[in-house]
Amino acid sequence: MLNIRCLNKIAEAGLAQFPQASYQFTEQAGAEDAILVRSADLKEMDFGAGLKAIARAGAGTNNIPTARCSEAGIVVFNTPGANANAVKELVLAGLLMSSRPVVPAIAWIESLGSAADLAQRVEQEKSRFVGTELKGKTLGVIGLGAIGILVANLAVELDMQVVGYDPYISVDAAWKLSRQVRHAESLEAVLKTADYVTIHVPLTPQTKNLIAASQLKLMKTGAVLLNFARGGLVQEDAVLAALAARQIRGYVTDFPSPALAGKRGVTLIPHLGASTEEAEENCAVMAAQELIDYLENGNIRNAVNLPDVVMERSGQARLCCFHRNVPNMLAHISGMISKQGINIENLLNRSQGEFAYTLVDVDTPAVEEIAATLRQQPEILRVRVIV
Ligand SMILES: NC(=O)C1=CN([C@@H]2O[C@H](COP(=O)(O)OP(=O)(O)OC[C@H]3O[C@@H](n4cnc5c(N)ncnc54)[C@H](O)[C@@H]3O)[C@@H](O)[C@H]2O)C=CC1
Ligand SMILES: O=C(O)C(=O)COP(=O)(O)O
Repeated sequence: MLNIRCLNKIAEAGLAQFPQASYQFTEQAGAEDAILVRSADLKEMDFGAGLKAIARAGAGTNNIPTARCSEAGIVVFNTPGANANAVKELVLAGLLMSSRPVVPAIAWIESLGSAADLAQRVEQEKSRFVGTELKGKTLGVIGLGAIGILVANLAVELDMQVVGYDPYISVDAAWKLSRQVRHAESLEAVLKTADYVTIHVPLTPQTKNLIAASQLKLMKTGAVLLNFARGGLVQEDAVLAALAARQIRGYVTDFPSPALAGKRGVTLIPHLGASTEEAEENCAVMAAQELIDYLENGNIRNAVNLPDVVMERSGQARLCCFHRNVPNMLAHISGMISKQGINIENLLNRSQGEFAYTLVDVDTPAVEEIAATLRQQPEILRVRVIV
């Protein structure tokens, strides 16, 4: 039996992927083979020696200590794109809420209750809630990954001018982007031209406080900043100062904090970007399938600390080695196997940065001794045998 521990509520469709004959769910810390998680913070968590993988049912992995996981030979997965449409639709709501004051207008109507002169007051006072149109305004999109692309393309459909910035855009992503999205050479260029700026980059040490006082100063007077990516990307004190000085008109964010609560111009949403039935199901199913293929076949799809390594099963046993990306590892692993007179049926090795992963299919199930010897090697972080 393999033990799966869920650290957040995971959609039923995802849990149903695990065959009951070979998997069980546990709440016991330290007993898990794999963890399924959404936004729970694992950074300070101790992991049991049996933990082989963590799957984040979602995009952002800043709640997971990925570097520490790699050192312990734990593969960290996420589910790229699986909730992107849900976030795109909430960004649209954010754009509409910041161009048309529907939220205060609804609050005003509710405050009137069922007053007899309701219809009359509506017509008398609605001019307090006049807005502007999105059509013709410029949207700046920072980060053109799964979400940024959908947002940029949608804004084109809304007849907005769209300017996008992503120095690391993938070829795949570039193909999906509407040709009407203008390409900005720098963050500064986006900030200077946009009426609305929306951020869709991961939170990393490099992107922390991406938008701080000096960036806010470049924004057009009266512009709106939308942050559906992570709170730490925007320096809150600076944004509050820019709002107070009327440099910017609004800050719409999916990441509330005590400092932002109740401040003029701030619209707080309780981290609902991925909270649709469809996105929760997509993420849960994808995360579960990634874990199952890793646990049962050693295959890796959508890990953040290793590249994709997928090989059809052959032979009688598979050795799965998570190791450092240093010279001679492949020769060491294959040498150890051939020294035992064992034939290698198939072998696949890929690396990403400091780490690498090697799958070896052999023609005998008797490989535990080899695995034990490989585990002695300090550059090898985990060896699994799958028969
Ligand atoms: N509010 C919510 O519920 C959700 C929030 N998110 C957040 O949104 C982020 C983005 O999600 P996806 O689009 O799915 O990820 P993604 O990985 O598909 O796209 C991220 C893009 O940001 C780009 N990028 C990285 N550093 C950059 C920089 N300094 N300047 C400009 N571009 C940069 C990358 O090249 C990549 O194209 C996630 O990391 C997560 O933090 C994601 C899903 C739901
Ligand atoms: O996928 C992401 O990065 C998100 O922020 C979604 O978070 P959640 O799964 O709703 O807790």
